[in-house]
Amino acid sequence: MSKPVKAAVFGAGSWGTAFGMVLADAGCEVTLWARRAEVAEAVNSGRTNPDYLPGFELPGSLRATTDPAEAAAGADFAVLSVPSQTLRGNLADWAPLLAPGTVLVSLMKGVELGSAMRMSEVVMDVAKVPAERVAVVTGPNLAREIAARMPAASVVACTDEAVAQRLQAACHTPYFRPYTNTDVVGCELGGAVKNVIGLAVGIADGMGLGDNAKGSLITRGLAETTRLGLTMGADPLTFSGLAGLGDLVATCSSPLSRNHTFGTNLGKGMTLEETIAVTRQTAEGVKSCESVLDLARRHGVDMPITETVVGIVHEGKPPVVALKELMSRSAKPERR
Ligand SMILES: NC(=O)c1ccc[n+]([C@@H]2O[C@H](COP(=O)([O-])OP(=O)(O)OC[C@H]3O[C@@H](n4cnc5c(N)ncnc54)[C@H](O)[C@@H]3O)[C@@H](O)[C@H]2O)c1
Ligand SMILES: O=P(O)(O)OC[C@H](O)CO
Repeated sequence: MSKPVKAAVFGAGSWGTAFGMVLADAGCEVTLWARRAEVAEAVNSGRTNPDYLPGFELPGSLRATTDPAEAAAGADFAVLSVPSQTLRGNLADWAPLLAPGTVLVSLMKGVELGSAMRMSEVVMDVAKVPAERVAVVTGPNLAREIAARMPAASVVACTDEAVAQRLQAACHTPYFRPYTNTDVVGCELGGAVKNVIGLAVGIADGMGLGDNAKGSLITRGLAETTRLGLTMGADPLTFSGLAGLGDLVATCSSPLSRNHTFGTNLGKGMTLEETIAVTRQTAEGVKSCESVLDLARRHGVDMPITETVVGIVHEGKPPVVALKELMSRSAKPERR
C-alpha cells in the first residue's frame, strides 16, 4: 500500500479549514496550522472551528497545531491560506521548515500591495523555489458551501502539469472536482480581480441598481480582467473558465461572499469604518483593489471598474458620484 499524501495547511480560517476538510476527505493526512491555541484545541478535541466554520463537523483525520514545524514535517504539500498582505511575513518564518521537495500551494486571491506581485510570485520570492514547485487552487469555492460538502468544481494550476495532476488527485472528492490548468498567471488574476468586481456588484446591489447593472458589471469586469491578463501573458480562455467567469458568478451572486457583502454594505450607505467593523473575515478586494489598479497602471491597461472601486473604498467617493462617472465615460466599441 502506498503511503498517504501529507498536507500541511497554514491558516485555519474559513478556506484553510474547508480545504483541509477536502484534503482529508480525499485521503490525505492533514495538519492544520492555527495562529491561536484555542482554534487548534477546538479542531482537535471538538472537531469544530467555531470562529470560522460554525456548525460544521470536521473529519477526525484533520489535526491542528500551533507549531509550524510540526505542521510542515514531512509535508508533500504546504497549503497557504492567510490574508494576501500577510503572506510574505508568514512565509519567511515557514519556508525554512519545509523539505526540499514540498510543493507550495496558494489558496489566496490577492495581489501584494507595493510590489503588485501575484501570490505565487511572492511565494517564489520568499521561499526561493522555482515555478514548478508552486501551485494555485482557485475557482468558485465559497468555503461554507464546500464545508457543507455541496458540489463544486475548482482549478489546480501549476506551470508543471504533472505537479498540478498530483495535487488534483490529492484533493479530488465526490463533492470537489478539480481541473488542472498550466496558466498560473490567468488563474491568479481571475481570482484576485473577481474580488474587486464582487465589491462593485455588491455596491450596485446595495444601491438597488438591479440585475441589468449586475450583468453589465460582471461582463465588463471580465472584460477588464481579460485585458490585463492578455497584457501579462495569460491565456484568454482561462477567463471564460472556472477561475474567471465561474468565480465571478459565484462571488457576485452569493451573500456568502465577503467581498460582495462588504460592497453591499457600502452601497447601502454604511461608511468604510462601519463596514470594516461588521466584517469579521478577510475581504481581499478591499486591499487588492489598490494593488490590482497598480498592476494595471504598470501594464498600461484601462480598468475603469477597478478604478471606480478604489475611488469609493479608498478615496471616499460617494457611490452615486462614482456611478455617474462610470456611466458617462466616452462611448466605445465593446471589443477594445
Ligand atoms: N473563504 C472563502 O470562501 C475563500 C474561498 C477561496 C479563496 N479564499 C481566499 O483564501 C484566502 C484566505 O481567506 P479565508 O477565507 O480563509 O480568510 P479568513 O479571514 O477566514 O481566515 C484568515 C486566516 O488567516 C489568519 N491570519 C490573519 N492574519 C494573520 C497574520 N498576520 N498571520 C498569520 N495568520 C493570520 C487568521 O487567523 C485566519 O486563520 C484569501 O486570499 C481568500 O481570498 C477564500
Ligand atoms: O468570500 P469571498 O468574497 O472572499 O469569496 C470566496 C471565494 O473566493 C469564492 O470563490
